[in-house]
Amino acid sequence: MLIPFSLKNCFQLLCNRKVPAAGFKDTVKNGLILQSISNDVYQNLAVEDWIHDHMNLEGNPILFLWRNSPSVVIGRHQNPWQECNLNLMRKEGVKLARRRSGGGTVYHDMGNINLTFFTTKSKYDRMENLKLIVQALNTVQPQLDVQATKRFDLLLDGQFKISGTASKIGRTTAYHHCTLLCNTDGAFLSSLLNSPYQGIKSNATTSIPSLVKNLLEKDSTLTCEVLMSAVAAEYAAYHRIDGHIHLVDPEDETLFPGINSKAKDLQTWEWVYGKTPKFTVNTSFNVLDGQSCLEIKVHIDIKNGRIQICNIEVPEHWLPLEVCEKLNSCFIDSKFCPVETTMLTSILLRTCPQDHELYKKWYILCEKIKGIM
Ligand SMILES: Nc1ncnc2c1ncn2[C@@H]1O[C@H](COP(=O)(O)OC(=O)CCCC[C@@H]2CCSS2)[C@@H](O)[C@H]1O
Repeated sequence: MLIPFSLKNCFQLLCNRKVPAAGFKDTVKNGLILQSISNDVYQNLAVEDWIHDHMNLEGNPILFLWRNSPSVVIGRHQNPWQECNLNLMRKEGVKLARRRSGGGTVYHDMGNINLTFFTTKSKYDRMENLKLIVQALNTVQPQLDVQATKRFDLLLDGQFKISGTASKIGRTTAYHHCTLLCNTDGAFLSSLLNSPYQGIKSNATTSIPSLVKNLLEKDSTLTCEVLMSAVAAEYAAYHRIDGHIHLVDPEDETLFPGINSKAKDLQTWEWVYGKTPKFTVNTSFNVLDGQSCLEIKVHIDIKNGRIQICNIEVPEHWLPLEVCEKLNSCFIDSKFCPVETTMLTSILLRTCPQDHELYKKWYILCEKIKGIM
């Protein structure tokens, strides 16, 4: 259901401004600049969903500014195992989010600004939005050499990516969202976006890696706050609207009815991992057998994030065939996820006779399998 912008609309109240009569529409401009007070990636993506689903943007474009605590954000049709180092993320407490828009994987932290340009479908224009950002950057620092590319990246000095773009086009409304690297941890970004997982085959969208740079490295006055104000001022001037930045709380159900359930949906395993296009893993690893090394081959088919076929091939002299088959079949329909694997294998171990040697081998095997998840 679209909530008419002109009626009992929370944003209009926030704006503290009367809605112009229909005849004024072309001369008196509407539009809003919002900034999230939350740094939670799921809550902020839920604001995007909410505005996209509920607001009538005809004559009322919205710019939404937001920043997140450390998070990796994958595109709608991507495979997180192919795109990032999930083990490192778990260890470092970096969130993984799947957004509704397509495209590649990016890293967010408090040194990265996200900008979402909401319009009607007919007013959707990514190049116009990027030009607006470039204009804002040149206003605060005229010496900056920033250019938009054909794939809607922003490049600094012709080679360093400072912004990546993605978008979602709905039936009537659309949004273009992009990043802006101000002061992000570049070394952490590179290690997180470097997948250690081998032998994955899928049709998922793959990211296009670039050399990245922070604007703050170029000019130490270009803080996130300065950049957000500059873009907001440029946006206000361009749309001839009030340049006030309205702070919004993505948990506020009076402002965004139903938003908390949207944020919850975005956090579910079924959305984040389960929406991964089907893929296969063909890999192998070595285990020690006395003084020698044994190669263990693994073939796994995964659909909706769940294991459909699992073939762990272990030399029979190391692990009896029936034990191996038990292991293979226990994984069927389970999540391709280390937590689930730990749970399943510990249940299975309890069904085994007390055999210390077997336990040890089984444990090694399970640890190795978890390593590919
Ligand atoms: N934060 C950030 N900004 C710019 N470039 C980045 C960033 N993080 C990583 N990268 C680089 O971009 C490539 C991926 O480029 P690729 O072109 O494949 O993907 C994108 O750009 C997607 C942008 C999505 C923007 C959304 C806006 C709000 S929610 S996320 C990656 O391998 C890095 O080299």
